Amino acid sequence: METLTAAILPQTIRKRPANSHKGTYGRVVLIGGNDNFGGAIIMASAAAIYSGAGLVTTVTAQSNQTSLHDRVPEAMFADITDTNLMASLITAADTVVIGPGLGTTDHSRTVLITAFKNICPDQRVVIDGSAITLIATDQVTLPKAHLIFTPHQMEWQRLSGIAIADQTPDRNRQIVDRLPGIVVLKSHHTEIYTATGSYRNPLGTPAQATGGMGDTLAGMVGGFVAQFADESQAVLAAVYTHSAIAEELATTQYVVLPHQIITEIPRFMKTHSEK
Ligand SMILES: NC(=O)C1=CN([C@@H]2O[C@H](COP(=O)(O)OP(=O)(O)OC[C@H]3O[C@@H](n4cnc5c(N)ncnc54)[C@H](O)[C@@H]3O)[C@@H](O)[C@H]2O)[C@@H](O)CC1
Ligand SMILES: Nc1ncnc2c1ncn2[C@@H]1O[C@H](COP(=O)(O)OP(=O)(O)O)[C@@H](O)[C@H]1O
Ligand SMILES: [Mg+2]
Repeated sequence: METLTAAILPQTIRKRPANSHKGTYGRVVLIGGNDNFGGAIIMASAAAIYSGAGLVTTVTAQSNQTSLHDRVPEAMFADITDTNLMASLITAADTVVIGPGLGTTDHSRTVLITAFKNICPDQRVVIDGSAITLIATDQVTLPKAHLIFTPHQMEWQRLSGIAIADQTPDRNRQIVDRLPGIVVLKSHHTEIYTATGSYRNPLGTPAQATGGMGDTLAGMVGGFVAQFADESQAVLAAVYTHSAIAEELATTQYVVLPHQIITEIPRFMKTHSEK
C-alpha cells in the first residue's frame, strides 16, 4: 500500500486557464438531506463549491432550501420530491454526489433508484452515507458510470460483508475488485482503493471526529472530480486536502468543525496548486 504525500496536490490542482468559465469547472448535482439531515447535504454542497466546482445544484427536502441559501447562495436548489426535475438535472450534470443525509426510508430508496436510472456512463458519481447503506441492504442496482464509494468502516461492513475488525487491505481488495468503482474507506487511517493501486492517507486527527466530517469530504471529492481530469488523482488529492486542512487547524484547536475545513479549502488549494 502506497502512502500519499503532498506531491499529489500540485499534480492534480492545475493552474486555471484564463480562457475558462463556470462550465469549464463542472456541473455538480448533490442529492440528499431529508427533513432531519439537511446539514449533511448543505455541508457537502458547500464543500463542492469551495473546492471550485463551476455550477452546483442541491436536490434536497424543501425544508432545507432557506438554510442552504443562507449558507451557500452559490448553490441552486431543487425539491427532492420533483422526480422529473431531478432526472433532467442529473442528465445535464458532469458529476453527481448522492447520499449525505438522504436517509433510509422508502422515499430515500425511491430517490436513489430514480437517480441511478438517470445516470449516464461518462458521469462521475460519488456514493456516500445513506446511499451506501441502502445499496448494501436493499440490493439497489448500480448504474454504469465512474463510481466512487466513500464508506466509513461501518458502511463498508454493510457493503462488503467484512466485519470492521477484519477489514485488512487484502480482504478489502478482494471486495473492491468485484465493485465497479473506487473505494475511499474512511477511518482514522483512511485507505483509497482504485483499479490499479491502494493508498493510505497518512494525515488526519481525532479533532476531526465530528458529525458532518464525511459529508464534507463527499462534497470535496465531488468538486475535485468535477474539475480535474484524472479521476483517481482527484479523489486522492481531495482526501489529502481534507485531512491536511484539519491537521493545520488542529495545531491550535481541540476540535475541527466541518465548516471550518470548508472555509479553508480555497486558500489551501491556492497554496498547493501547480506553480
Ligand atoms: N448534520 C447532519 O445532517 C448529519 C447527517 N449525517 C447523515 O446521517 C446518515 C447516517 O450516517 P451515520 O454515519 O451517522 O450513521 P451509520 O449508522 O451509517 O453509522 C454510524 C455508526 O457507525 C459506527 N462506526 C464504526 N466505525 C466508524 C467509523 N470509522 N466512522 C464512522 N462511524 C463508525 C459509529 O459508531 C455509529 O454507531 C448519513 O446519511 C449521513 O450523511 C451524519 O453525517 C451526521 C451529521
Ligand atoms: N480519529 C480520526 N482521525 C482521522 N480522521 C478521522 C477521525 N475520525 C473521523 N475522521 C474522518 O472524518 C470523516 C468521518 O466521516 P463519516 O463518518 O462519514 O462522517 P459523517 O457521515 O458524520 O459526515 C472521515 O473522513 C474520517 O476519515
Ligand atoms: Mg458519512
